[in-house]
Amino acid sequence: MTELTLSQTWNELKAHSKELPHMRELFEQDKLRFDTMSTSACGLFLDYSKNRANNETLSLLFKLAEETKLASKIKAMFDGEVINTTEKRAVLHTALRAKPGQTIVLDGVNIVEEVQQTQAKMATFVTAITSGSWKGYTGKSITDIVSIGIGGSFLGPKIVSQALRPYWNKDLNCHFVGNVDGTSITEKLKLLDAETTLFIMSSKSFGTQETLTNTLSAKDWFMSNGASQKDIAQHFVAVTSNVAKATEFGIDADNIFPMWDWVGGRYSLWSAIGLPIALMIGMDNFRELLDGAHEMDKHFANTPLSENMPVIMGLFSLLYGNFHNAQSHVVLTYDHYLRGLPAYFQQLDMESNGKSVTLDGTQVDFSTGPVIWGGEGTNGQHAYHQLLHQGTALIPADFIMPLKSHNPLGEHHVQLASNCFGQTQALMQGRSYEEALAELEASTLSNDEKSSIAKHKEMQGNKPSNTILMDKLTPGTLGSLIALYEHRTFVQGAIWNINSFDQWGVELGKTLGNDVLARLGAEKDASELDCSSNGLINMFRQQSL
Ligand SMILES: O=P(O)(O)OC[C@H]1O[C@H](O)[C@H](O)[C@@H](O)[C@@H]1O
Repeated sequence: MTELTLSQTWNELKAHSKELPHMRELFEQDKLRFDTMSTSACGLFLDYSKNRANNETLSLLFKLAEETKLASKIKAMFDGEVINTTEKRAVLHTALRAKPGQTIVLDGVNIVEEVQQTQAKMATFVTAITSGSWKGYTGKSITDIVSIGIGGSFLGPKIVSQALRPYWNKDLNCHFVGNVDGTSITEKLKLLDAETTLFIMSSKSFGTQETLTNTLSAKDWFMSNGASQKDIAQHFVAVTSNVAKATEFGIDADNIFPMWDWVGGRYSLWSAIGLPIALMIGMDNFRELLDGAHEMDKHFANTPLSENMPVIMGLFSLLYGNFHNAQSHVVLTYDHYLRGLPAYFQQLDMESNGKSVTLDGTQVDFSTGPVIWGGEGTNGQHAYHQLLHQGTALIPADFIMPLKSHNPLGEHHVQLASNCFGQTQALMQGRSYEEALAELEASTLSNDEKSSIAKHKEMQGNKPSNTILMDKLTPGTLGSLIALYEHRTFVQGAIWNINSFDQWGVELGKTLGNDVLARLGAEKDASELDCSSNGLINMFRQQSL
């Protein structure tokens, strides 16, 4: 058994979780629950009162956090200790949003200065593109940005750009290509004019198959539109920590924006990987995004655990996974601009905490990261919410909503809010059999039918949710929100004592994919593989079923 599951606090939490009354009762017992179980930080308000918790639950959770040395682990991350032990790397995405003048020293170098230099290079580039002074090969200004990248080099820029659409430069459009499926880039290129298109190749490693292949196809398309080799410098830039490889690939040295190995891919939108965002919303707004995240960093680093928003959220997620058998967690954004956020948090959390051994290699004897999924409200209410209300799985939910809309249109926003709050209420209180029966009282059904239907209309309730509100969706509040989830993910990984910053499972997929590629091309025989893999490879080679 691990030290964690042997600990007294862990076992107290286990016993305590079984004894807690229904949330309805908790609300009846404590009329001030909303006041005491809510908090604000960095432009965000968190209502965590609709959780399966009372004071004792909270104190046990905070005790667990203390005993597992969460505070010193947080400090170790901010201080640049090598907490990604399997890759021997520091984890310093927080340095990307540090303020000019701050000092964070890594291997004798103040990395904040390097970050600031790169931001200055980004600012110059953004001005050149948006002012129209940067010209394409026929002398026209750039109108379209195509960002090519995958994983962390794709989702962050795409989802943040999508979320901040009200701040877009009206003269620019952006497009994102991730998948190696040729359809993805082909369909994008159909819309574009080579003379006015800029490609940003984003790859930390500069070795990811999808990104290299898509960039080569983009280059072929560009050349087939009448451009020549020397024109590439005006239309292709790269963001990478592997500058040598990018130069070798043919990207002009001046067009390479650096990043560093102490930035994990899924934490990289704050680096030059965020260049598409900066182009679309302008550098001032991009800095506001960084500032929002920086505020959350300060909150996370300096606030006592019991008032610390990412700590509270991380502990609740752990509570449900480890003591209530919840295997998934749903993120529901009540804002159309935030519709992509669940996918972003999915990558962030599942790639970070989808692990089975502790830092010293011991097999865990508890659940680690849950499946993260979700979508935008109200759409989900007419689909998968049914399972949230009446299914057999316990699925804790986060509801996220700005109080003000960027598009105040008639009654739309008040209806949106009523749905959001109504859902959290329904999940919490449910509907008892007696209530369902009473609702059927006036109907013409027989008593037998009434009692039978009431069973179907009964809802247990006691389904937990957090509600996160912000005044308005701005670059600053979005920065805080994303950093909140980054740190929430960290909190869980730290308590479980796992490495939240490597991704060996993904690496295996890449290695085997390359091996299969060689066999699909018949360079290598496939007969030594398992019969299923061999059979599938042969079918693909023969191009027939
Ligand atoms: O930026 P790149 O080096 O091309 O990597 C792109 C992606 O590759 C892998 O899939 C990793 O698991 C991701 O974390 C990373 O973001």
